[in-house]
Formats: sequence, C-alpha cells, structure tokens
Amino acid sequence: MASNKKLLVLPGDGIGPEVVGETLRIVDWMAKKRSVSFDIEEGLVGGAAYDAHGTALTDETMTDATHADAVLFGAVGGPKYDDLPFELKPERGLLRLRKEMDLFANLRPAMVFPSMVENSSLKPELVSGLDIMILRELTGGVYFCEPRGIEDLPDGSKRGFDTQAYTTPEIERIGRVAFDLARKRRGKVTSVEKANVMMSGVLWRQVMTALHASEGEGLEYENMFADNCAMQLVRTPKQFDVIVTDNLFGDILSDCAAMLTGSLGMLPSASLGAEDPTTGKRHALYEPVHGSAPDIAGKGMANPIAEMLSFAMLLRYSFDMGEDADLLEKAIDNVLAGGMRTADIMATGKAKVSTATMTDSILKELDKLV
Ligand SMILES: NC(=O)c1ccc[n+]([C@@H]2O[C@H](COP(=O)([O-])OP(=O)(O)OC[C@H]3O[C@@H](n4cnc5c(N)ncnc54)[C@H](O)[C@@H]3O)[C@@H](O)[C@H]2O)c1
Ligand SMILES: CC(C)[C@H](C(=O)O)[C@@H](O)C(=O)O
Ligand SMILES: [Mg+2]
Repeated sequence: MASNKKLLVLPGDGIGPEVVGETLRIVDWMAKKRSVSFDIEEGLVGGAAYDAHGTALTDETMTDATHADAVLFGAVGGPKYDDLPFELKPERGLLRLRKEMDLFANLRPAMVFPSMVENSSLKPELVSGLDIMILRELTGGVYFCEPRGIEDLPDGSKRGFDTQAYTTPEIERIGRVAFDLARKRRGKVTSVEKANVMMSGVLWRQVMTALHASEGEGLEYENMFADNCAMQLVRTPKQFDVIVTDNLFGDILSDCAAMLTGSLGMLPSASLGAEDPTTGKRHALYEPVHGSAPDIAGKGMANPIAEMLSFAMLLRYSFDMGEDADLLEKAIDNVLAGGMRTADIMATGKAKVSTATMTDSILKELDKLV
C-alpha cells in the first residue's frame, strides 16, 4: 500500500552511505513491526552527484527534496573533491538544499546518555545529565551573503573576502523558534554573537533583546559573546538550555558540544523551514552533525547513532510520531548501557563493535522493547 509519508534519502559520500544504510534497516523495522511505512526515494548528493552528473545537486533532486515530507541526509565531501572549483564542491549541494528549502532553523541537541558520561572529554560531574539545544540560524550570515570572492590587488597579492549580514526578520524568526523551544524545555535562552566587534552582532543583540521583552514572557534570557560561550561550554555546560546563534558560530559551537556527549558520531540534527499556515507542513531535512569522515570511510567503523537519532528527530518533528522516536532512543540508550561501542566511543571494559553490529544490537533491543 502506498504511504502518504514521502521520504527522500540522500546518503552522499564517505561514511554517509554507511550510516544511512544502517538507519534504513531501522526504517524497515519500523515498517514491519510498527506499521509505519514510508514512500522512499533515493537520490545523489555531494561528490556522488558530481561523479554522476557533474554537479553536487541536480535540479531534479532539488525538486524531489521540496516535494518530500522529509529528507534524510548522510554526509558530503572528501579529499577526492578538494581541488574542484568552489561552486562544484560537494558541500554546495547541501548548502543549496538548505537555502532553497529555506531551512532556517537548525536544531542540534547535545545530550549525554547516562552510560556515555565516561566518554566525554570533560569530567563526569560536568556532563552527567547534560541536555542542551543549540539552535543555529542556517540560511543567512556569512554562508550565503554577497559580495564574496578572491580579487587581485595592484601589488600582485590577492584579497579573499566574505560578507556577514543579518536582517531584522531573519533574527526575529530564529529568535521565535528559540523561545518556543525554551518554553517546552527548561525556559532559558542564551543568545550568542559578537556584538563587541561585528555590526551584524550589534543588530542581533538589539533585535533578540527586544524580542525577549515583547514575546519572551516568563523566559530567562541572556546575551553572550561567542568566544565566552565556547569557553563556558567546556567550563560548565549544564548552565545552558537553548543557545541561539548565527550560522557560523552555530557550526563551531555544535562541534564543540558534540565532544561533551562523547563523540561527533552521536550528534543528530533537524533543519526546519517555516510552517505553511494552510497545510501545517514544513520543509525538513535531518542529518548528523558530523561529516563524511574520510579517515574511517569504508572500514565499517563509523558510529551510526547520530544518523539514527536524526531519524528519531524526523519521526518526531515531521510526522508527530513521538512514541516511535522515544522507542528508538530508548533502544539506543539500552544498547549503550549494555556496553556496545563503536571505535569512536570506545572505553575500557566495553565491547568494540562494527557499524553493522551496533545496528544488529539496536534492532534486537527494539524487538525486546515492543
Ligand atoms: N553535513 C555534512 O555533510 C558535513 C559536515 C561536516 C563536514 N563535512 C565534510 O566532511 C569532510 C570531512 O570533514 P572533517 O574531517 O572536518 O569532519 P568529519 O565530521 O567528517 O570528521 C571529523 C572526525 O570525527 C570522526 N567522525 C565523524 N563522524 C563519525 C562517526 N559517525 N563515527 C565515528 N567517527 C566519526 C572522523 O573520523 C574524524 O576523525 C569534509 O569534506 C567536510 O566538508 C560534511
Ligand atoms: C559541510 C558544511 C557545509 C557544513 C556547514 O558548515 O554547515 C557542516 O560543517 C555542518 O556542520 O553541517
Ligand atoms: Mg559543521
């Protein structure tokens, strides 16, 4: 029977196809055991699309993405493509998807599973129970602003330049998402910029502070400089609830938060567009925070959990299937508690397993839980 849930799967490059392949085994399990079926289409993105079509994302795949209810994405990039011109690089495919689907709100939760406390780079007491949400603005800032380029100077040297800019509506719409998220969590928002050196940061602080005064009733609110935030994240990370920040600072701070949870291989993300007021639907793409990990690609070593947790976010945010998302998260939690570890989250006394064996264990655990 055809499902009304259209999923576009874009595995990409490096470990992308490996972790997506494992996650599709979970999707199959959901179809068989929970009667949750999806209409799945697969496409090429990144280096894989470049190899086949000479571009990191074809117009057809772009259209498929806008027509899908959700996109499940792996990772793109790799050394093979290092010498390509900027506009042809694998990463352009991902950036085009984000921009053209208007996925302005990127939710990057950093949670520490109880049995993973020892894997964090910080002391156990600093990360035990950690649950923070980094909300990254994803369609503006230096990633997309013009002008940018590399120009020749009269003295024969070159000048590379980018532009960082934010408008009031761009800041307000991400700010509203931050306040909504905080209301469902512990009620605190930290807005992060560098208003001490950047004009876009000055506006960001003004707009966010005003928005808090007009729409943030009952919420605790603070402004913080990005460098201080990076330091506070490794000093006392549990002081944070929701961190809202721009595209570039969000990229950096979320990698930093990843290590608090034990590995980049553990961090999922959801990139969401605005809700259509008539249909109630929104564009959405789900991807791990990590990249294509060329150093371990093809070795069966990748941790599939970030991709699987991204699928759990897909169930929760695109299909209102919170119970199924909880079930998958519980299975992962139990398997980790049982001592299963891929190489990146290895610790003394635990069982080091391959990507596929980690999935086998999660599937077995799912069977036990239902
Ligand atoms: N969303 C994306 O597609 C995305 C995100 C980040 C980087 N990239 C691209 O990936 C390529 C490599 O970038 P990088 O090396 O800076 O970052 P990376 O995230 O690919 O890897 C950083 C380190 O983390 C490890 N790692 C990452 N994911 C892992 C997992 N699931 N399991 C175990 N270990 C894991 C890698 O082995 C590596 O040592 C570049 O081309 C970059 O542009 C893509
Ligand atoms: C691959 C790259 C374009 C991407 C980014 O910089 O946004 C990645 O680092 C991420 O965190 O999703
Ligand atoms: Mg990044």
